[in-house]
Amino acid sequence: MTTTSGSTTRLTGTPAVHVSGLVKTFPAPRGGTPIEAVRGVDLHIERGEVVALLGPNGAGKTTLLDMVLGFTEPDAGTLAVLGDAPAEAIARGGVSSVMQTGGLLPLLTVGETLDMVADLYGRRDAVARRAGVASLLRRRVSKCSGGEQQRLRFALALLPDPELLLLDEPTTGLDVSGRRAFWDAIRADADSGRTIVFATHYLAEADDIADRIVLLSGGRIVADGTPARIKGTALGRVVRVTLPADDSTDAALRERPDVTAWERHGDVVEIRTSDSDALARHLLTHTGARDLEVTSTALDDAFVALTGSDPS
Ligand SMILES: Nc1ncnc2c1ncn2[C@@H]1O[C@H](COP(=O)(O)OP(=O)(O)OP(=O)(O)O)[C@@H](O)[C@H]1O
Repeated sequence: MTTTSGSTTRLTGTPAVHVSGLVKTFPAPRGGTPIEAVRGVDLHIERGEVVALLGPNGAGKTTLLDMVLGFTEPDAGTLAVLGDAPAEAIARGGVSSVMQTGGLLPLLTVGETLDMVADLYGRRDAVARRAGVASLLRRRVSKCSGGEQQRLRFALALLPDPELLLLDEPTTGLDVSGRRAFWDAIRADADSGRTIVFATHYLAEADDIADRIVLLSGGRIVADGTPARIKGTALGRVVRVTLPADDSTDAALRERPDVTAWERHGDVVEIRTSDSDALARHLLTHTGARDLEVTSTALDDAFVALTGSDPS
């Protein structure tokens, strides 16, 4: 679905999204405990960032996006989108969204669907190319695959040339090739400088597409950083070196405060550390270590460590 109106005005200097102390609680079904969907979220997204809101089911991703889009009113906290209240940013054509389902008329062709909205903006062909639907213009929407329909929703969202594009789990239900084609189009668009914020519970998508991952769990942000940093924050990195056994060197390494786990296999040592830079420097300058390798923990492991949920 696209939320548009008017022509796009670019305001520079203000962040794409600025959220402080945001809270949203839903009344309990049948009088039970109220559901605290979003519990005091602070989030600052600069223009041009590609941000994944990653989290397990019920983490609060959709509720947060709905508040940014003005669909849901927060109970507490402040929220500015492109420097304005959400409704004003949307009314200026500054914000568009791509939802999982709905918003398409099955009997129209892809071209007719775009024409309905494109008359307002006159950008149909450029947008169709950018979203990867230029070769589908004569195909009926009902004959398009799930992935093609999602790229059409993306094309509709691009028509007003929004500064900020929000996507709520846009590839749910798509097969691997549909997902890949969709994200190729999004990534190419992001490279043109648009701010993109998407919710997902697919770790691989967050890792591949986003410059920054905001990890949500139980309505709170539990980690925020580059994919590499999230992996490092959660479980540290693993430093592997060739280092012939020596009791006093081994003991000194084990006692370092940044070392959280240690395994020796012959001359090769694997050390898990919260500060791989410092440990690597020490190994190379104060011991006879060689063939040093630093590896990140898999994002799956970080996800489990930080949210307590298995990635789906
Ligand atoms: N309109 C509503 N009324 C009552 N509870 C709601 C409503 N919308 C969301 N919730 C609850 O708020 C919590 C957060 O839901 P939300 O949909 O924001 O999570 P999510 O991270 O997007 O999850 P998912 O990945 O399953 O879509 C959940 O416990 C959900 O059941």
